[in-house]
Amino acid sequence: MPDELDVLERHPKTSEPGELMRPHNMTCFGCGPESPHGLHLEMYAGEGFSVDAKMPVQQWMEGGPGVIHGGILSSAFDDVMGMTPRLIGPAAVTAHLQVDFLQPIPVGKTLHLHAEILGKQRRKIYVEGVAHLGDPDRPVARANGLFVQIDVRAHFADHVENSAKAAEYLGGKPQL
Ligand SMILES: CCCCCCCCCCCC(=O)SCCNC(=O)CCNC(=O)[C@H](O)C(C)(C)COP(=O)(O)OP(=O)(O)OC[C@H]1O[C@@H](n2cnc3c(N)ncnc32)[C@H](O)[C@@H]1OP(=O)(O)O
Repeated sequence: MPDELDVLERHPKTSEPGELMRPHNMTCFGCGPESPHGLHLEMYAGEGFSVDAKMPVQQWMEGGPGVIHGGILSSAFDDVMGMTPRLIGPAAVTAHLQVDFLQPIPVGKTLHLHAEILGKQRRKIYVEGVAHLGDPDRPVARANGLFVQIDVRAHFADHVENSAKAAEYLGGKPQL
């Protein structure tokens, strides 16, 4: 992370601590309630510049016998960490994501995910993630990511027609 950072301020219209946050997109793999095969993460704004979510580790998420697949864990981090930019302003997309897998994560447990903005420089937002199984002092995974703020309309302009929600987006509702 660079030394010279911008001052962080919560966006006046962002969710209050404890409040459920709006999904990225209704069919987002991570948080979209209408995603047919998604994680269906419900994210809550935390104190400061943080976001929390809980994810029951289900059978279909299995990688090695009885434990979570690393890609599912990475997706969960990506999505929860990718929600933190909403606390300070425009949406951001993942430019870089690094995950440390510290312990096997068993099917049947509930994974607690916490993401927090460490700093921002221009459009770059540096975010860390940590996951545990109920005891915050015993993390089972950690992540670090760089998220870059975008102009949502311009960024998705060439792709929005492929969205499951294309008709709504192209009809101007919801606003991209
Ligand atoms: C309806 C609501 C929807 C809401 C939409 C939100 C959905 C979020 C979903 C969860 C998160 C995801 O999965 S997002 C999906 C996965 N991610 C993506 O598809 C992103 C694909 N990549 C890109 O589109 C692009 O590379 C961008 C936007 C990340 C950056 O391109 P750009 O806009 O041209 O900007 P660029 O000048 O290159 O970079 C800006 C600054 O970031 C730095 N930078 C860029 N990439 C990197 C990198 N990998 N590692 C280090 N640094 C980097 C640059 O050096 C520069 O620093 P400096 O010069 O300022 O120092």
